[in-house]
Amino acid sequence: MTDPLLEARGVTKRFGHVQALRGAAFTAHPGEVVALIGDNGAGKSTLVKTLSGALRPDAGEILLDGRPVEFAGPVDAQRRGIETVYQDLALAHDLDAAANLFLGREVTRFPPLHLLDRGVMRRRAAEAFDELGIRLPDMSAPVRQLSGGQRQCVAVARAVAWASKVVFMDEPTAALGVVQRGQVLDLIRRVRDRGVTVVLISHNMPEVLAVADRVEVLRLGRRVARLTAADTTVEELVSAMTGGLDQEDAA
Ligand SMILES: Nc1ncnc2c1ncn2[C@@H]1O[C@H](COP(=O)(O)OP(=O)(O)OP(=O)(O)O)[C@@H](O)[C@H]1O
Repeated sequence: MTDPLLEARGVTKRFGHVQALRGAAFTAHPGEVVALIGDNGAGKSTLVKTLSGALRPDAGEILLDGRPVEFAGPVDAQRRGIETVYQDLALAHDLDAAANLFLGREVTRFPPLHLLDRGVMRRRAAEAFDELGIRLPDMSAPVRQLSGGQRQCVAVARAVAWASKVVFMDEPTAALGVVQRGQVLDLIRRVRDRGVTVVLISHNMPEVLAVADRVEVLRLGRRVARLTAADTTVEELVSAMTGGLDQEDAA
């Protein structure tokens, strides 16, 4: 297997009396879909936040390309090629898909005046959506007029457009119907096929096995199992999450 792209080693994080992470480990390799699973409160979101610069670990190490890094914040992590698609999407609902793709990173025509170059943004957005096989009914409609699945695709496209290394997706299909869910899973595979690593947090075990190459399991703030999706069943995943399987080498 290739060298890890992004790694957490012995990460601890406490919120008041709650020890959210207790020496957690995590490994993502280049160009794979790796699912991060665990019961409610296992520490998945907290771990993802430490790996994407939103939270600073109390102790432990984050390594990017084999070298220890300390992210100053999410923007610092983004600069290093790490993007996150949040559960609440964080889209601007009154803006169209192209404007959302460039939200906070607008292309200006004449930098001193900060005139937005909508033409360039529209063209680049259309290319980005095309490349990912995303078809929207109306590119100039505010995203509030899109379906939940289409909005999710815009959020994923935005992360992928800027991520050179890793995209974290926290429950990207949670609010979606069956067809839309399938579209987002296809999109995740296409992102992986472009060489970008996808880290998927999901409570949907069949979905995890359908789309992930590997699965890492967190329980009570530490990694308890690392599994190859093709050799694993839903029962084994549930067993690992609930304490029935604890691989000694997972730490
Ligand atoms: N900002 C915070 N302040 C206080 N406690 C927190 C905070 N964030 C997380 N926690 C606690 O840390 C623990 C781990 O939470 P986390 O959200 O990382 O788990 P999770 O595995 O993502 O859970 P879920 O699947 O329910 O989203 C929980 O007990 C949670 O209540």
